[in-house]
Amino acid sequence: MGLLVDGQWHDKWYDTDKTGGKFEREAARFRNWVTRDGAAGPAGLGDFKAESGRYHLYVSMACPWAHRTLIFRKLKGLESHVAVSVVHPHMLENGWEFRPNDPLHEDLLHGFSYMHQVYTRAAPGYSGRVTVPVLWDKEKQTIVSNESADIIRMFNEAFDDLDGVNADLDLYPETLRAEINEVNDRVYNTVNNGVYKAGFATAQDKYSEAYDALFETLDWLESRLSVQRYLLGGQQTEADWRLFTTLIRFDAVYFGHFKCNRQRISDYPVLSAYLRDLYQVPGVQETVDIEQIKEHYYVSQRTINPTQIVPDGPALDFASPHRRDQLS
Ligand SMILES: N[C@@H](CCC(=O)N[C@@H](CS)C(=O)NCC(=O)O)C(=O)O
Repeated sequence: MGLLVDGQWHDKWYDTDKTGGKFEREAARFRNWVTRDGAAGPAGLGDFKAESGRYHLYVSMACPWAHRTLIFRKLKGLESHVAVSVVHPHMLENGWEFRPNDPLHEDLLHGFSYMHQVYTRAAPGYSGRVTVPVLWDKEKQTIVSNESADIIRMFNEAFDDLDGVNADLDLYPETLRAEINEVNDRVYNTVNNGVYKAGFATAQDKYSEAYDALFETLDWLESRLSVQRYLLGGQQTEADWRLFTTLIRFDAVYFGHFKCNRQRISDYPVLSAYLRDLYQVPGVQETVDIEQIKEHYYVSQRTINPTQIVPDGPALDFASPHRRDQLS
């Protein structure tokens, strides 16, 4: 775990001293957008046109933010257009790493050993954290974006003109945008990032604040989803997939490792059925790797788990019937 300072790698854990023990996530730095015609998107530079084979995605199977991008790539049918390299689940002194002789964890594009080399290839004097996901442009030899929230929106529409892409699926429909953003906001602050705020807090009160806000939102979601199949009603949207990647990790990791232990997702009848419903969407299961998820958190985060022992449990069942199709 570390970061780049003027292009040099430094091994350093998150600094919570300046914030009284509170974990604050750093904002992503590369914020350009791939668009259908190469016109500039909502931020950054233009000239990133959606083209088959031009972009490469770097992910970790463990990371909930990267997981969103893998789900969108799958659901939108982008697999033949955007290739993927997967980092090794252990993120230690050198940050995210590749294992050159391990076909599942190789840098298929550059052959690098470390993810930080991808960042310095794009920006030699880069300072900041080296995070996944990263969307790389082979033509311009740079990072388009390292912000998952933006990458999923690009995947949702920019590639729609290419062969075999599922252009009919719109997970961010115009008419629902305001409400999606509102739900995302709460879910991001108290659930997606909320579990990290609890897990990475170094002061009791900061942990408890995050814990209370997290379970208040989970209770709210349990009630909201008891009368409708998805967060926005009868239609699946990006809000569901953004929530999904945290829920799927919850019982295996966040409950114990991050001390989010008032109850498990499997103790919530509605949320657990909702989670199974999403998990059973064709293609999604292939994006979920519980073993890599557990390996990553329990081995990499040594300030929380110094023994690096990975728990054998819990038993998880995402395949049993969900009966959510009876809802609107
Ligand atoms: N805003 C980013 C956050 C990504 C992020 O924090 N990824 C984590 C992995 S789960 C990471 O790479 N952390 C490395 C670090 O913070 O040094 C996004 O959503 O894309």
